[in-house]
Amino acid sequence: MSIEIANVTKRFGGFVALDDVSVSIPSGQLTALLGPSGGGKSTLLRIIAGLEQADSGRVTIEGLDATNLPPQKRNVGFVFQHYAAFKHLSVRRNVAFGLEIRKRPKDEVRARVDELLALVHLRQFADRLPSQLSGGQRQRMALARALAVEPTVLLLDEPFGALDAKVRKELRDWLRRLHDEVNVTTVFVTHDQEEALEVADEIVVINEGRVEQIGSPDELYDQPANDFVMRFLGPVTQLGQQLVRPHDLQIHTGTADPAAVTGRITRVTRIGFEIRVEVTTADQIVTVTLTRNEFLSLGVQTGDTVQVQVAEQVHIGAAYPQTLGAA
Ligand SMILES: Nc1ncnc2c1ncn2[C@@H]1O[C@H](COP(=O)(O)OP(=O)(O)OP(=O)(O)O)[C@@H](O)[C@H]1O
Repeated sequence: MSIEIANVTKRFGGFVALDDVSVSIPSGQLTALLGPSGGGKSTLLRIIAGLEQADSGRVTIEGLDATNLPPQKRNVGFVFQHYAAFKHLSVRRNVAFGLEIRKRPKDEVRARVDELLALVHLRQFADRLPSQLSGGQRQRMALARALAVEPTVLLLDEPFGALDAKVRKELRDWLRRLHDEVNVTTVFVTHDQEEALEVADEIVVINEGRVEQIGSPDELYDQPANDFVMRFLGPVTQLGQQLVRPHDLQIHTGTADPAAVTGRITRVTRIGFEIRVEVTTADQIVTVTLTRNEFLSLGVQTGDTVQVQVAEQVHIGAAYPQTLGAA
């Protein structure tokens, strides 16, 4: 294990931001800290970085007890959402900064910076000022700068949070590829479940200062530990007492069978490749998502009576009180 967080508690005044959190983060992997706003993700990342001190508990980085070490002794690289670059220094000098203050030989600095600029695809912008870069390019520069000093651990706090959706998506793919090339243990904070599912090897779900579940994207999606994780990781709907994913439901027009619930199609919405079908049963509105072909082959339309049931072999959440419109 690369980072061991053991029984960490952090209070701000009377508010408990982290409540006895224990997490083991494996070496060489990309781990996401995922959860809703205010859940404690950034606080945990800042405690790993040494920017914040835990009230109790321990932090070990690569076998070294880092609990009381200042940030500069932890050998971590850090990138924030709004990266503060040196405005008057070129991209090259910004990336070189950490190496220069460590008084590394000039040739070595130049070679290393060239290598890093190539890695983050910014070679042609080496002599620009940070203000002459796009937001996405600036975050890539920030990553190159954090990587320059060869940290044992790279910590990223919503690194693409301030960028528009398209650039965010590009950078997410790019981060995954970069990580596969350099393999440095990386922990990144995100509140975006899609980002975590797409990029991370492992996800730590944090809510209200506690760890809800730790696992691979598949484990979390297919075997959520509780309803919170199930709801947070993707769309859900209720069928009777069951909490299910809309794409795990099937519709048919045959005779009623005991496993199915009868309802009437009250709305059909096309969302890109998918068709979202809203079925109103005696006491609920159930959402079913189908592919366009599945929907067309059913030959149904709004107003038709259909049967809804759970497809075989899917995870089902715990019982919930039935409420009309809880879809
Ligand atoms: N320096 C501070 N002083 C007082 N309260 C703080 C401080 N830092 C964080 N908090 C509180 O601790 C809680 C956890 O904050 P944290 O930033 O860790 O959440 P988060 O999960 O990263 O949320 P977000 O996604 O919004 O950044 C929040 O309720 C926040 O208001």
